[in-house]
Amino acid sequence: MNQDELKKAAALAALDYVPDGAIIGVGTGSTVNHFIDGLATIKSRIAGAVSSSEASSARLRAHGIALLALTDIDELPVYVDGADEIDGGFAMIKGGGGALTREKIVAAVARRFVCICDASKRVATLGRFPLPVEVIPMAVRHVARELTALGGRPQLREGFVTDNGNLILDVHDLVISDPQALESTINQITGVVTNGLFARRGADVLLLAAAGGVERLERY
Ligand SMILES: O=C(CO)[C@H](O)[C@H](O)COP(=O)(O)O
Repeated sequence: MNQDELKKAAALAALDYVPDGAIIGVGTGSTVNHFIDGLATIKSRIAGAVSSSEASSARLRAHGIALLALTDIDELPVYVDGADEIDGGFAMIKGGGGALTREKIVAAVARRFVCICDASKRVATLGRFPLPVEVIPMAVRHVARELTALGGRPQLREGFVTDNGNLILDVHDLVISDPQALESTINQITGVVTNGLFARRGADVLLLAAAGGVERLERY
């Protein structure tokens, strides 16, 4: 199986975690696109979806899946999303697609975070994938200096604007020995909207696809 086939296998396994009649939180990315396509096959038994990006909203809409606003909802039973890296404690780096802020907001409202990945995303220590940080445009040089002081090498994602009208700094070479602490530290830099460490609210279930099948792992 190639990587895209593995992503699809993980994504379709997540359909087992969709309760009847529920509103589902939906992430962003190529793995989630397979999940949305799968969700379309069972759309008659869900109430709709809350989306984390304009791209996922467009795909949900194209399938005729009802879109609901998070402002109208107090709780979601499940949020399904991919990751760029996930460690043994189910902390993740996300935001390769630049949707990290809305992803973190929708995930915060969900009782259960189901992470769908191909096996290449599993790592012992986070940080080989550059950490995305969403930044208010006027603060970009200030935030870049602060990230450099933390030991990182920030690079502006050229030609990219987030759904919120902000910029992304991709930060290379960070040593992420304590993901929760670093998540908080970076979020405290003035001008940062949020960063792609999902450690304080990590995944609850990991569906990890490899050649031998999809492994279903639950956080202790
Ligand atoms: O965080 C994300 C988007 O902001 C994605 O979940 C992450 O980048 C993984 O993407 P893909 O499923 O395409 O490998």
